Amino acid sequence: MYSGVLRSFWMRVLSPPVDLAPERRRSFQIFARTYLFVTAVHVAFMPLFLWVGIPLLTGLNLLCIAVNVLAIRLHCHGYFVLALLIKLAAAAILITVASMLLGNDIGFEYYFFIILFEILISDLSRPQKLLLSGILMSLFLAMIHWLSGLLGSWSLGEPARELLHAVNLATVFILITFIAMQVYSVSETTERRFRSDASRDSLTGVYNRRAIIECAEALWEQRRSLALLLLDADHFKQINDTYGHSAGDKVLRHIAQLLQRTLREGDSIGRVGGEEFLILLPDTSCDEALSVASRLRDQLVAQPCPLGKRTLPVTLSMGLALSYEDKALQGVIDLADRRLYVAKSAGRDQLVAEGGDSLETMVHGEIFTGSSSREV
Ligand SMILES: Nc1nc2c(ncn2[C@@H]2O[C@H](COP(=O)(O)OP(=O)(O)OP(=O)(O)O)[C@@H](O)[C@H]2O)c(=O)[nH]1
Repeated sequence: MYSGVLRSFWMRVLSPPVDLAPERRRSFQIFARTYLFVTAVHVAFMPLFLWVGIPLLTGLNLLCIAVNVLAIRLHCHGYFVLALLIKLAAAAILITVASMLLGNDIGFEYYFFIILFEILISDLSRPQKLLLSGILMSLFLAMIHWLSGLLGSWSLGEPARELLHAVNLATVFILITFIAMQVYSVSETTERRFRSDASRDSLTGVYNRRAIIECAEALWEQRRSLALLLLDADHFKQINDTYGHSAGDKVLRHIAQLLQRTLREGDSIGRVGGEEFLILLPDTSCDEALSVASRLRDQLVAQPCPLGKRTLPVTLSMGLALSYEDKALQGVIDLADRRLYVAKSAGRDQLVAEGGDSLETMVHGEIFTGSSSREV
C-alpha cells in the first residue's frame, strides 16, 4: 500500500504540466528529481545538525526542508524560476551562516559549486545565469575572506570538525554525481522520445510515412530481397460518415494493432496515407508474402473492430510487389500502388500480386479480365 502511495506521489511530482512545451520537459524532470533528492539530503542532515548543537543551523536546515517542499509544489505548478530561486537562496543562506559560525575549514563552501551547477543547467536565460553566477562568486569570495568565522563563538573539537568536513565533501560528491546522472538519463530518455515521436504515426503508433520509406531505403541499400505490401481499408469514408470520425480512428488503430500482432519481428509497418498502410517484408519470397497477406485477411475476418456493443467488419485491398520487379525502390512502390488500385477496381477485399505493370494496361481495363487479379 505504501509503495502504491509513494509511486503515485512520485508520478505526480515527475509529471510535467500538460501544457508545458516539449523542449522544457527535460529541465522539468531534472529539477523535480533534484528537489526531491536535496530534500532527502537535508532530512538526512538533521541528526548531524542536532549533534553539532547549534540551534540556528538546525532551524535553517528545517527552513531549507520547508523551502524545498514549497519549491517542489511551485515547480509542479509551472513556477520554475521562483522555485529555483527560493531553493537556491535558502541553501546559500544556510551555507553562509554555517561558515560564519564554524569557519571555512569545514567544507560548507563546497556547496556553492552545487548551486553554480544548478544555475548553469537550469532553464534561466543566459543573462540571468551570468548575473546569478556573479552574485554567487562574490558571496563565495566574501565568505572565504571576510564572513568565515565572523560569528565563530562555537568551538567544535578537532574530531568533530574533521567528521563534518568529510561528510560535507562526500555529500557534495554525491549531489554532483546524482544531478549529473539525472541530466544524462533524462536527456537520453527525452532524446529517445523525440526520435520515436518523429518517426511514429501518432494515431496508430506504427511508423509514419517518412520513417517507413527510410526503412525501405535502408533495406534496398543492403540489397535484401524485399516484399512490399500496400494495404488500403475498403469503404473507409463510409465508416467515417456512418459512425463518425472517432470510430474511423478506432478502426485504423485496430488495423494497425492487428498488423503488429500478425507480422514477424523483422517486418515493418507504416501508415503512408489516411487509411493506407505499407508493410515491408524483408527476405520474403512471393509465396511467403502471399501467405502473410492471407493470414492478415483471416485475422481481420476473425477479429472485426469492436465498436461499442457491436463489431464492425473491415476489409482490406492489397497490392504486392517484390524488389526484383524493378531497378528502383520507387518503381517497386509504384507497382504495389498500381496493383492496389487494380484490387480496388476489381471489387476490393483482395490482393493483386501480378500485372499492373503500366498505367495504360489499367486504363484499358485488361486487368479485370486477365489473370493479374488474384484473390487471397
Ligand atoms: N477517421 C479518420 N479518417 C481519415 C483519416 N485520414 C483520412 N481519413 C478519411 O478516410 C477517407 C478515405 O476515403 P476514400 O479515399 O474515398 O477511400 P474509401 O472510402 O476507403 O474508398 P475505397 O478506398 O475506394 O474503398 C476520407 O473520408 C478521409 O477523410 C484519419 O486519420 N482518421
